[in-house]
Amino acid sequence: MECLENPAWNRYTREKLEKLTVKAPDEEIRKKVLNNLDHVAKPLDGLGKFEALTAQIGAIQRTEMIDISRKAVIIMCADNGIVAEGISQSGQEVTLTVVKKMAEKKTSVGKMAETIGVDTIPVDIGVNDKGKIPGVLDKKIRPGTRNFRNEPAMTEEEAIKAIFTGIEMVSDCKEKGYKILATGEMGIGNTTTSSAVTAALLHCEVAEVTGRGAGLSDEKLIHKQKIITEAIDKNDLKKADALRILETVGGFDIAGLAGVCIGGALYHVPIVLDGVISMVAALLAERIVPGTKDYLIPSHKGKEPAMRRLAKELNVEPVIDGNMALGEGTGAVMMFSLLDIALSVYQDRTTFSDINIEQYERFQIDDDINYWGKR
Ligand SMILES: O=C(O)c1ccc[n+]([C@@H]2O[C@H](COP(=O)([O-])O)[C@@H](O)[C@H]2O)c1
Ligand SMILES: Cc1cc2nc[nH]c2cc1C
Repeated sequence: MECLENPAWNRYTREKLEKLTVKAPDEEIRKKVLNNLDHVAKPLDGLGKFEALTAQIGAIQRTEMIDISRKAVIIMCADNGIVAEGISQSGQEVTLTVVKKMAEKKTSVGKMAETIGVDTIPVDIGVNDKGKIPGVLDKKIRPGTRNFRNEPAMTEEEAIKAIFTGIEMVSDCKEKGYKILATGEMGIGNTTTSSAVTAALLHCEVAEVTGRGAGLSDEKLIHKQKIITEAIDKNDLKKADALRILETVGGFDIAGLAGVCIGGALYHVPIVLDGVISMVAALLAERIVPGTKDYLIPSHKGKEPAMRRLAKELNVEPVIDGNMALGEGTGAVMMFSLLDIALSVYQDRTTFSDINIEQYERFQIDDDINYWGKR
């Protein structure tokens, strides 16, 4: 992958993006890991969904010797012009304040990540500020998107640059030795952009996929839904493709995270998804580069109503049912902990033969928990 700081970044065109192809995770490895898990001295399928997740991570990394020792959460930070319409309880300036604190590890994701030894990588992909933010990677496309009530949030060129920024982040992280990555974000107003993109992609009722975000009154929630509905209708987005939907009502954070998902698929790095912003980015990524979704690991079910529809469309069942709506990558970092714990059983496994017990015979296959494929 060429460096995006190279002035030639504008060679990254829609055509180049759409030509990217993804190889499926290694099915043989997936089956081998599932078989190894059957040899572990425990009830068959005893780790439930964590068995399917473990096998999928092996298939993504193309090895039975699964390694998720070095972990990071890539936190795409950006402002949204639509905030001018009063769709959030906060103003845009709050994004910058929180991002500065994020760099000092003083926000929720920083505390969680420090607790379990995960690195946080905050990225300024479009914060509404002219200067560089100390401790934050400067990949600014533009200081915030435009107000999508009046005009498209971004140009096609900006959207594509943001996507390639995410792709390149994964390449850089892999080179630095990270074995698994998570998606996080910070950006006031990004539940509005996420709901708008979801409604347009899934052709569903705006009210069905639009919630209160970080907190809204009933009256403001109706206003938020009205703004989204108007933009979808005015731009005829139910007939648009994924990229045009992203440009029109999306955000730089969503675009960057879609790139992270695609990067995971291109560089064979498992990507753990956080909340609604990450999930919509995942669906965009899958629509732009089919096959990407097989590289994505869901974390939590979330509170925003769009989460349910997005999980269904991506055919994933997140394991954490915590009614969370924090963002920043917090749910994904929690999932890292669970994956570490589940993997401890696999990596240094005690088998039936180790303890001289006859191995359980498999009479049935629980396909419900093997949503990536059959045993
Ligand atoms: O991750 C989620 O599902 C989630 C749900 C609600 C809110 N958030 C966070 O809250 C902010 C957006 O809320 P809002 O109301 O300004 O759209 C943004 O910084 C997100 O990280 C995140
Ligand atoms: C303080 C604060 C932290 C956040 N983290 C994600 N969204 C946020 C919004 C606010 C206001």
